[in-house]
Amino acid sequence: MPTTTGGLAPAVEVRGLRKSYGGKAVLDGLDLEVRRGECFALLGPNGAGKTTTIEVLEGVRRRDAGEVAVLGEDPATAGRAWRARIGVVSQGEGAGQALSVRETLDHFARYTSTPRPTDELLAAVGLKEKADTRVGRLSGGQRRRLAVALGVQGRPELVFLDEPTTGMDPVARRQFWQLVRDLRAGGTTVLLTTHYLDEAAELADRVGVIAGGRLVEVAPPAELGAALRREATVRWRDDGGWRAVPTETPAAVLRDLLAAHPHAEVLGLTVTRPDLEDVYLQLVATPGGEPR
Ligand SMILES: Nc1ncnc2c1ncn2[C@@H]1O[C@H](COP(=O)(O)OP(=O)(O)OP(=O)(O)O)[C@@H](O)[C@H]1O
Repeated sequence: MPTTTGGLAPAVEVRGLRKSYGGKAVLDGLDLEVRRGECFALLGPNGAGKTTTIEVLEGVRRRDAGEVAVLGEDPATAGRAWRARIGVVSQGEGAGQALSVRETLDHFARYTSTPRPTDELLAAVGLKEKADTRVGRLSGGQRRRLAVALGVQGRPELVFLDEPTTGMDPVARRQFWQLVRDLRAGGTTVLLTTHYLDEAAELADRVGVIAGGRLVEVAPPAELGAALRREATVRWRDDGGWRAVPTETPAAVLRDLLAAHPHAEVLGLTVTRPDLEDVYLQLVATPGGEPR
């Protein structure tokens, strides 16, 4: 596949990816590019095909059609050397139940040429106090933390994080965010899926929204849905009711409004613009108003 930039090829290049289950198309010509060193967040409703996409990129799911290059190789045919360059944190639980957290990390370290030290990993994911606890006794959120530790143990160039913070408490989520920032600062490319828009806004350089089997928009979080964000709404109380005026020129609306009330306070006056969640909901909505 041709590289699009003069320097390093993108970490991930996908063109026209198709995948159906039982004759039903889940991915219907998806294009995606993840640049080296960026954190890219994939958003989309339940069943949109985020996990399917990630699994194709990891080389654990076959695609029906399309061109895919991950770190310059086709994951469907890439070998062990390629696999050692990627890190995977999937939605499943993975690790066995009988070993302790430390034993689990030490065990998997043997399969890695230059593993991050176990104590460093335990600290990074906030599991120091649980180091000697059996995996079977961990809470759901603690298991997610262990999965994250295992995913980054081999110092991958590219890490896939499929809904990494599902089930984590707010403190653990923030710890995890710091871990992702540290990975990125160290040059690791991160591709994550999430249903938390604050997480995408916090971590991602760019966000992509999957809906209807394709990527419907890609942009930095603050610019997602730029056209949708242009329209502001001016609201105020009037004769006991609420008035709401959608407008692309709120200052002009305010000037007229204040001119009409030169001496009185305008009650309940606000000017709002759609936030990331409003924009996301519009991007994934079908004409009928249901998520597609
Ligand atoms: N092995 C499979 N066999 C049949 N259908 C499948 C299989 N795996 C996934 N699907 C279907 O494909 C669609 C996309 O699933 P996928 O897990 O990729 O979505 P997702 O965007 O990750 O969803 P979520 O946000 O709920 O995790 C869903 O409708 C799912 O039921």
